Amino acid sequence: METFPIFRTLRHVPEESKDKVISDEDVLETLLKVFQALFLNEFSKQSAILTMLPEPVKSKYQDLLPMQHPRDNLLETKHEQQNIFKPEEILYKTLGFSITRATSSLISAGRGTVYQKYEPVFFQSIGNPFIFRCVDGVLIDGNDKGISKVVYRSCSGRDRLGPLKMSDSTWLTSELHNPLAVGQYVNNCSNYRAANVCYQEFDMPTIFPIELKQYIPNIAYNYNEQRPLRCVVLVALRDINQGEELFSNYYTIIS
Ligand SMILES: C[S@@+](CC[C@H](N)C(=O)[O-])C[C@H]1O[C@@H](n2cnc3c(N)ncnc32)[C@H](O)[C@@H]1O
Repeated sequence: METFPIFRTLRHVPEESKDKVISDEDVLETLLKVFQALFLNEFSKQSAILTMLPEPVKSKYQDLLPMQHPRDNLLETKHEQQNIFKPEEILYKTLGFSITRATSSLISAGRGTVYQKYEPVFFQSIGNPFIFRCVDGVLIDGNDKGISKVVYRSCSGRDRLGPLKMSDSTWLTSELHNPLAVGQYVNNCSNYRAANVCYQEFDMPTIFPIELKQYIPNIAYNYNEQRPLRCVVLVALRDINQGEELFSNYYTIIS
């Protein structure tokens, strides 16, 4: 078993504005592609919810899937007979890669409860190595256990719009609906295992499609939070081969 190196490896970024490997537009486009594919994959489950949404949202999917009009029972049955893929298969079909949490060769897109820097996080933070500190002081608690899990579940239940979820809480279980929600399990690089991914902060735009919010694995701690929801994605720094373990750099200095 390897241990943390004596000297911490540091990632140095010259300026905050340059701390992005890919553009926010590319992050958004990628997330939309995956979330939409996940949504369509379970469309028969989603259609009941869709009927309650405003007409522009409904018509978007009637155009895409004319065979699956919610009022057409026969065709709905036909859809149910179609193969439904596993979320990780959808990821592979959409982006050409898949990712799984597995036992590390050492041991273990950012997800969790988002705290603004003035919000109380003391008890949740005790002995919690999953807290990610953003450049502006916003904290993201990606711990799937204990008080962190209770807080996330509670905020997630609070923000539902009737049957429509505004966030994904399946990352707290073994049945992930969003296969990208594994970022917090990535281990720190060392002098022997270089980082192959890096963290990139991303603010979810408020105009994000309402029916796809159910795949966002983050939630604001404060119900009245007006700011866009902060997320963190991991971006590959080079081509990553099949079976390779991911390593990020926990310590980034921006000056
Ligand atoms: C954010 S968690 C990472 C996820 C963790 N591996 C897991 O699956 O629970 C951070 C913890 O992972 C472990 N860790 C991360 N990088 C490590 C490394 N290079 N060597 C040993 N342990 C590491 C440490 O216990 C650290 O407190």
